[in-house]
This record gives sequence, C-alpha cells and structure tokens, in this order.
Amino acid sequence: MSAKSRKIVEVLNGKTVSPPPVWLMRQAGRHLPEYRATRAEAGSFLDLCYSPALATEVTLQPIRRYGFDAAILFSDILVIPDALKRNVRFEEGHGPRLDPIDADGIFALKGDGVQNHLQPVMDAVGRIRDALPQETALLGFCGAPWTVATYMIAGQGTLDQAPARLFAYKEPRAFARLLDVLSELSADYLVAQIDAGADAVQIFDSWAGVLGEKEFADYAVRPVRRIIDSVKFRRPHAKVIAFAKGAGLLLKTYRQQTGADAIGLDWSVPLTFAADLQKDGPVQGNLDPMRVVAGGAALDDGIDAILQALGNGPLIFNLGHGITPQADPANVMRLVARVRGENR
Ligand SMILES: Cc1c2[nH]c(c1CCC(=O)O)Cc1[nH]c(c(CCC(=O)O)c1C)Cc1[nH]c(c(CCC(=O)O)c1C)Cc1[nH]c(c(C)c1CCC(=O)O)C2
Repeated sequence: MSAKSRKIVEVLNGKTVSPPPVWLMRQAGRHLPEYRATRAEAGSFLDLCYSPALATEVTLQPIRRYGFDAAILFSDILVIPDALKRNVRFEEGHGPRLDPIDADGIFALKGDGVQNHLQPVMDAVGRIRDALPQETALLGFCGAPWTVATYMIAGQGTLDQAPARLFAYKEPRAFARLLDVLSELSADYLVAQIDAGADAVQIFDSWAGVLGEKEFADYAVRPVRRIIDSVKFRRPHAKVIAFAKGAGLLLKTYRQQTGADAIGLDWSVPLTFAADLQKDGPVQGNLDPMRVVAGGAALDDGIDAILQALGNGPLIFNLGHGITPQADPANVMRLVARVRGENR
C-alpha cells in the first residue's frame, strides 16, 4: 500500500472518507496500563522519549489495542527546549519544569546541535514506520512556537500563560527572537520527521486561546505560517495539521493564513461553525475528552453529533484535546467501534 492511500492522508488531500479515520491526541500515555509499565522501566520521561526502542513500543501500544488509523510518534513538544539546554525535567505530579528564560538568555540561544540531539527521535520514527501495519498512518509533531515559548518563559505550565503574555509586552524584541528561533528549529525538526517516515505532521498550539486578536496574528499565525512555508518549500508533498486550541472565531481565517492542510478543533467549537470551516477543507476533532471518561450515552451522543454534522465532508475523528489518564480503555474501544459504525 502506498502512503497516499492511508485514510488520513486521503482526508488531508481533501477527500471525504466514510467512516472517517480516527486517532486520539495523547493516545499513547497514562490511560494505558501497558504505558505505565513501560514508563516505570524507562527511568525518566525524557529517557523514554530518547530511547528509540521504548518510544517505538509506547507508540505502538494504542495501535495494538485499538487499531487506530494513525499512530502518533511518542515524544513531547518540550524536546526542543531540552535540545536548547533549558534543563527540562518532568517531575512526578508537577508536570514539566524548565529553567525560566529571560531576554539575555534568549539572545544567547544557539540552535546548532539541536537536530543532532534529536536524532534518537528520527531513529524512533524509522523503527515505528517499519513496525506499523501498512494501512496505519504515522504522524509526527512539534509544539507551535507560542505554546513552547509559554513553557520556556514561565519554566512550567501556567493557568493562563500570564508570564509569557507579560514578557511579550515588556520585551517585544526578545520575544520575537524566541519565536524566530523556535520556528526555524521546528521546521527543520518536522522536515527530519517526514524524511524519517512520517506521513503527516501536527503542530500543537495548545495555548493559542489566551491570545488577543493582534497577538494571535503575531504569535500564533505568523510563526506557524513560517514553519509550514518552510516545510512545504522543502517537501512539497508534506501534509500539515494545525491545532490552535481555544482560537474560536479566529479559526475562520487560520487555515488560509497558515497554509495548513487541516485544522484541529477543540470541543468548544460549535458544530455549525465547524461545518462552515469544513467547506474550506479538512477538519479534525472535536469530542470533549470528558465524554470519554464519562462513557455511556454521554460518549455515544457526542460521537453521533460530530458524525452527523461533519461526517459528510473531509473529517479526521479525534478529541478536542488530549485523552486524560482517567479514561477507561473500554470507553476508547467503544468510541472506535461507534465511529466505525459497528455499534450504532
Ligand atoms: C502542552 C503539551 C506538552 N506535550 C504535548 C503538548 C501539546 C498537546 C497538549 O496540549 O496536550 C504533546 C505531547 N505529549 C506527549 C505526546 C505523545 C504522543 C501522543 O500520544 O499524543 C504529545 C503529542 C506525551 C506525554 N507528555 C507528557 C506525558 C505524561 C508524562 C508521564 O508519563 O509521566 C506524556 C504521555 C508530559 C507533559 N508534556 C507536556 C505537559 C504539560 C506534560 C505534563 C502533563 C501530563 O502529564 O499530561 C507538554
């Protein structure tokens, strides 16, 4: 089978595929007992990300269990700051921690050595492609510069990304340079993933929703446009999904302004608006992850509403954000079967 006929790639080329292909953001992770077992063996979370054998294993776990239409490379958006020597660590119960960066730190950042540091990720991509069923697509990814910058500036996850928003107003030159550095490194990183065997890539802008209109244009649209332009200039057939969580009405022009092939939608996007967005091209989403935790009718009804509103156009079925650790694998089985029309 050629990469072109993998269902997700067909949708990314604008086709309507029925039933729609399905995968879930954060599908490899703590909701799976087999992930928790491998994670316990690995040592640190970053050791897991940089071990091609273990990263391959955890990428394949949700494919074995659920038969999703796509695997997503197991890694993290913070491997780029890690490669930039920002002392990234993942502390139990705390989420990620980094050394917070200031303006001087930004002007001192050096990108050489980054792609070399990330070579184990490319080794994992090659191994995963070799191990996947032919019909299963492989997605690579990176964080969008704005979202990665929010962690680099605050040194941790924050409720409303206030430290990064404040820094951008107070230190506009340094902030612009940080976005430039991240855009350039991310484009190289995505090209390397595509060359190693990824069928398509997703850019995660998880915290785009806190930006005002002008800031969205400058910090969310512009850097993502730069990444996509650079990737497509070098790899004209590359397919890109852009996910700007919380962007709301600003999604109206996001596809056209960034050049993304498909746009990811969170669960707050009304389905009527989503159907409008789908007239311009493929969409991905947008089930509330809490419906997967709830199960039962809450799960079934949420799936049915999305299929009814978006199932007659180019759709990649997904959640509106990552699956959470509390989700029961039995509910994920039920989701996949229902999307495929096996228990409706
Ligand atoms: C913001 C962000 C991060 N990482 C990511 C994002 C963007 C998507 C999103 O918003 O969910 C992206 C990401 N992180 C991970 C993946 C793997 C692929 C997948 O299955 O989707 C992907 C695509 C693994 C992970 N990344 C992380 C884990 C859990 C760590 C562990 O196993 O101890 C996994 C499976 C750690 C991580 N990494 C990050 C945070 C905030 C945390 C801690 C919170 C948490 O624990 O969920 C940063």
